[in-house]
Amino acid sequence: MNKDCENWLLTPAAMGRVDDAAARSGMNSYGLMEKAGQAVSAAALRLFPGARRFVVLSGPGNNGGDGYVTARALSEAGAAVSIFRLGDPSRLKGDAATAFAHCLLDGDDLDAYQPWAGDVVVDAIFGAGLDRPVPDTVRHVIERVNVASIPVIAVDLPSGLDGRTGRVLGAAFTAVHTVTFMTRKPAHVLLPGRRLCGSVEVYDIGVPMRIVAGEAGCVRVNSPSEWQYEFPSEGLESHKFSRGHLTVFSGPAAATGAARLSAAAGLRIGAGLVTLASPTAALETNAAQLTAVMLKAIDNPSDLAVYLDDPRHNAFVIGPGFGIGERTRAFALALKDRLVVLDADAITSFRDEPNALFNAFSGGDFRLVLTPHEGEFARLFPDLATDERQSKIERALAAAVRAHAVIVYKGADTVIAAPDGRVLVNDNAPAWLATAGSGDVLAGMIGGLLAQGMPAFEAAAAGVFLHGKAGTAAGRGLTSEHLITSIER
Ligand SMILES: NC(=O)C1=CN([C@@H]2O[C@H](COP(=O)(O)OP(=O)(O)OC[C@H]3O[C@@H](n4cnc5c(N)ncnc54)[C@H](OP(=O)(O)O)[C@@H]3O)[C@@H](O)[C@H]2O)[C@H](O)CC1
Ligand SMILES: [K+]
Repeated sequence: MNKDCENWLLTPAAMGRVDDAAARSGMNSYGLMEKAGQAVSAAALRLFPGARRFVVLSGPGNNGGDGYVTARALSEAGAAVSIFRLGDPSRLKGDAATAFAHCLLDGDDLDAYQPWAGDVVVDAIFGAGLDRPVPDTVRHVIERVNVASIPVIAVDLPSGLDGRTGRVLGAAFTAVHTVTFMTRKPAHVLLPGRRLCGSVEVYDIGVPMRIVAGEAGCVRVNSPSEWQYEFPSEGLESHKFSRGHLTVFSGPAAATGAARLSAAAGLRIGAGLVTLASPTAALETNAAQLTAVMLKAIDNPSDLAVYLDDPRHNAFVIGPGFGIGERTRAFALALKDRLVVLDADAITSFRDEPNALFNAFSGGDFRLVLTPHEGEFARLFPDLATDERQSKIERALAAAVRAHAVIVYKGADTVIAAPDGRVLVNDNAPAWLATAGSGDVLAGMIGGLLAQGMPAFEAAAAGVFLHGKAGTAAGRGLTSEHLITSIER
């Protein structure tokens, strides 16, 4: 993969414009298809040297064209190849027609394909151009291939997958490997698409980087290069006061654990000082279980107002175990001039009046980070959550603009979006990270990074990435306590 664009995510529409621009710039577009097909053939031979037969399923567009090049290349390499086609090949156009003309192998209709043991399918039916549910012929062949457990290598995208949203349009192949070109597309990282792609190989077919960059936009895969430049350094001159002061609000005596997890995570990620702001009635419970984290009694908004008189209290986490209702709203709104992670109960507290929250944080730099999971997102942004046309990326971005906040739209494919249009999709979270208290740890990590002066978008992205990394390091069966001790900066 070309290093310059390894984190970029281009929609199929943007990639279509890249293809057009490449052709206008004088590039031989058939040459691109030839390289694409050669790359797929090489991957097939590398991954399945013992295949008894490669079965290339070729569709009616350029994805099918890639398939004809692949079939020819596999055959030239001495492999046994069969081709099954969707649509009348005499109706192929442009580069796909050229690829078909160069491929001298006979083919049959897609309906005729019956899987044999030892087959490996090369899926070149639909790629970027799929814009509606797959026809029945394709659905049936997908079912037959699944039932027979035939391995599938997908060209660009598993057929049936919507490249922009990662959703399945009717039915889709489950590939063991997907070869895509120049950059990944949203469907390679958003669920369920990511699971259907298998391993993803990004092959550079030679489109000049300036042309790809022209369409790249601000949507990327989350990786340290996206936020490292803002990551707090641990210089010798730094001391606990220069590394900020994070405050986490504890719930009542019966619900203190979540906030302690956030506080411990904030300390572990490097906040200079961490205070747990606790109701008086919960002080004893909290005191019995804290050492490095400080404790402060804050019962009502006037206690909080006094606490906020000290500008060194710069970052806050509110929500984990805090309780839902008027008091929560009053606390959250009182924090409007500070850096705030609003999570869990604090998100739900604004379900009936989200604009009160959004308006409070609307002026100046964005300093609010909202960390909803699917259900919480639907409470704050019901219209966006039910809009089937939009991808998770598009929803997160619309929510960020509306809320004037950084949105961390959680899930196994967490999306981080800023009101200025930047979006990162996270792909390093292991399945076992979805455990009790995991979200509390994440909120504390982001709060701890905010306290240290990291801007909200970078803090959120770094928090999500390092949370996934800690989950991987902690391993299967992790508990949230173990997750915290596995955090590495
Ligand atoms: N730079 C690159 O990334 C390159 C990519 N290449 C490959 O090109 C495809 C995209 O090719 P495109 O022709 O735009 O699209 P597809 O081949 O995926 O599909 C378009 C054809 O499929 C028909 N279609 C779409 N949806 C359905 C459906 N549900 N049922 C039936 N038919 C469908 C569509 O028909 P229309 O009626 O809508 O016109 C088209 O006939 C990309 O994925 C790469 O594999 C290039 O090879 C090199 C550069
Ligand atoms: K495909």
